[in-house]
Amino acid sequence: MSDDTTTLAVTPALQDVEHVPGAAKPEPIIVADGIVRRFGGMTAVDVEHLEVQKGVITALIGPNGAGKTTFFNLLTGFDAPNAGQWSFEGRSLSGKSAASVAKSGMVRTFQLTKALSRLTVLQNMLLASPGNPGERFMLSWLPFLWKKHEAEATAKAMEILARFKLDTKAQDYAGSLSGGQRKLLEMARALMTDPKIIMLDEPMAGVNPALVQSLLGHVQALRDEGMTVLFVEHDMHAVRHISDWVVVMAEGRIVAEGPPGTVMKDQAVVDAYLGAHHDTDLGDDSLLDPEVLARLEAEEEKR
Ligand SMILES: Nc1ncnc2c1ncn2[C@@H]1O[C@H](COP(=O)(O)OP(=O)(O)OP(=O)(O)O)[C@@H](O)[C@H]1O
Repeated sequence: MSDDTTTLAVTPALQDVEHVPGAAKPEPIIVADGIVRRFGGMTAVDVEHLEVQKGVITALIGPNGAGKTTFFNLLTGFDAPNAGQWSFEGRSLSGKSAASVAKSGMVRTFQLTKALSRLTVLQNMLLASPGNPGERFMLSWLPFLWKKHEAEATAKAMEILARFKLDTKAQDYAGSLSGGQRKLLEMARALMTDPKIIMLDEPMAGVNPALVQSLLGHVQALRDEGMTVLFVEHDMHAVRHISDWVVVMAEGRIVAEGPPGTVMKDQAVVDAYLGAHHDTDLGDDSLLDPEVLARLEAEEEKR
């Protein structure tokens, strides 16, 4: 992958968007206004305005404690704000439960994967399937309906698992997967609901470098199929290489927005990171150099 294409090219949909916090986008899928979340006297999130463009990969970055996960929790109904409104595809999601947010097509993964380790990989997938008997009580009383549903859901689960090269592990306990494979399973589970937007909370955290490239490829493939991706990530290599747009949070606010090549040189971003993140590498892409990756992959295979 050439550095020029990843750092300088701006995806056409975002070509004319201003590089300022709260910038208007041509086709926003999420629009958030005045979102405030306080914990006691501390304001964790204070987002004046944010638009997330449909069909692109947006990274949400910022130092530890900037409010990224809290903001994800608010947007997806896992937490409630003290103030603010937001909409998804033009429909208000304010006050909606996490389940109804997911039903509307907005699905998220978590920093710590939620895979149930004593269930098999396939069972984990089936649990994420909309309309599983846990969700639809009647199904569990009508065996023929449940059988039909199960067969369809299993076929779908196996197709998604194959995409992530996890199909051969379908009958293994999720607890036996490596950290990286669990992240893939988490993404696979999210796809069981046919989402319109997938929100990934630190998808690369704890992932072996050899699997990072594969994960990045999967995220890009989802975008290329028309899905919108919003992800929180500390791994700046990943952010630079796959994001079409980067939003920077610090102390609950959005302090910068723009394409990765521009935003990571922005003084507000550098300052935000230097405040809390002296050791953050904002630029070295050597990890994703094809030769380095090939070597890492070979080492991984030997293990
Ligand atoms: N349930 C809670 N109760 C009290 N304080 C909280 C709670 N959740 C988050 N916070 C605080 O809100 C602030 C924002 O936290 P949050 O986890 O959203 O940041 P973050 O940007 O996701 O950080 P990281 O990158 O480390 O995951 C932090 O100061 C955190 O301690």
